[in-house]
Amino acid sequence: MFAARQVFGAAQRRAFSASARANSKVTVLGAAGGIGQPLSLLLKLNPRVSELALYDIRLAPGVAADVGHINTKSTVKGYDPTNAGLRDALTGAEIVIIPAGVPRKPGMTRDDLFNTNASIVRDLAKAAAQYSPDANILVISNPVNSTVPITAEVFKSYGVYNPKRLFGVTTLDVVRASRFISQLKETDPANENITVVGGHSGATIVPLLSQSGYNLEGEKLDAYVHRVQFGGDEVVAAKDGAGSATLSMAMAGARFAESLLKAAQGQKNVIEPTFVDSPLFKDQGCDFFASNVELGPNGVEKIHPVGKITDYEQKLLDVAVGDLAKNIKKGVAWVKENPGN
Ligand SMILES: NC(=O)C1=CN([C@@H]2O[C@H](COP(=O)(O)OP(=O)(O)OC[C@H]3O[C@@H](n4cnc5c(N)ncnc54)[C@H](O)[C@@H]3O)[C@@H](O)[C@H]2O)C=CC1
Ligand SMILES: O=C([O-])CC(=O)C(=O)O
Repeated sequence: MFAARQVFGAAQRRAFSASARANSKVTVLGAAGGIGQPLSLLLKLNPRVSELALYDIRLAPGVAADVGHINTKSTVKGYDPTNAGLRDALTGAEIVIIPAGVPRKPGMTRDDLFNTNASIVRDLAKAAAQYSPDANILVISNPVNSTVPITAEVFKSYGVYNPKRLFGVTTLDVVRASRFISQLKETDPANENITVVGGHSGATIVPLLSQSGYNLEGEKLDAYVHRVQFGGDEVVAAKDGAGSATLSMAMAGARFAESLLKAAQGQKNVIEPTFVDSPLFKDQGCDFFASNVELGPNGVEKIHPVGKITDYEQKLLDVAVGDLAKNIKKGVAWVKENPGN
């Protein structure tokens, strides 16, 4: 369990002995991809997971055979589209994580992925609405600002939409915000917890540094905010055409899944930032918004407000809300015009 010790803290490991009894099937759709593989690995190391269902249009049985040799208790099975594989992968899932879709290349925005990924997410959401309507659905596929509303519309069309169980995974923004401030302040990033609100692309990502008591100013503050907003671009540029963040995203996805499982298994005060159906900016056209959310056995327990912010942060937020409203509207309009078969 060396690796599990690296990934999970002592308190979490103690909780595992009690939680390992729980039956938690986690399904990954897109499990053979750059995110899917390390995410599946991390989920295999998590004793809260009792069953891991790995689905992809290619290579998932191979990934499952490989991950399945790791000596933790959970069972692992790979599924492909033959023989109702998607149905079987989803049936009985408590958590469905969706990293299926294409990643960016240099010069692209996340919105440039819309044309390809919207239909992939729509079709997987249709399957989830039919075979795992009560599961927590975690959308990683970009553009998250639009793929989450698409998923919501699909669930509504099947009459099974539960706003408390649909999550856009924005954890990576908070992971980056913590890491980047720790590099500036020479602190331990594990102790940093920077609130990030809004959405998951460029100017819709709004770090609220002031809430952590930090007081960067001028160019330093601008540079920090820009790095958090465009951290994904750093990785896209460095990978030089071979994709976007996969390993840090796998860590962030595994952290979010772990938080949901902890909350489902009775732990209190589990708070994660996530992009959910939210009342906070509905009056400005944002039916979805990322802020800190308390998780519980029913998914979303309590959506935290944005809280006290500086004038500088308010300006960032105003821009974010405007962009986000457009991204959300685009997803909803597209899926209404393209309901699929
Ligand atoms: N929310 C976030 O913070 C982040 C989101 N992403 C997004 O995650 C997505 C995946 O990225 P990578 O893993 O790097 O891409 P990848 O191309 O390495 O993997 C994607 C996987 O999805 C599979 N796939 C495609 N269509 C499918 C379908 N209909 N059903 C099941 N599987 C299908 C592919 O076969 C492939 O294995 C991208 O859209 C990327 O932009 C990436 C990083 C962070
Ligand atoms: O930048 C991308 O395209 C992938 C992503 O969402 C991120 O790394 O935050």
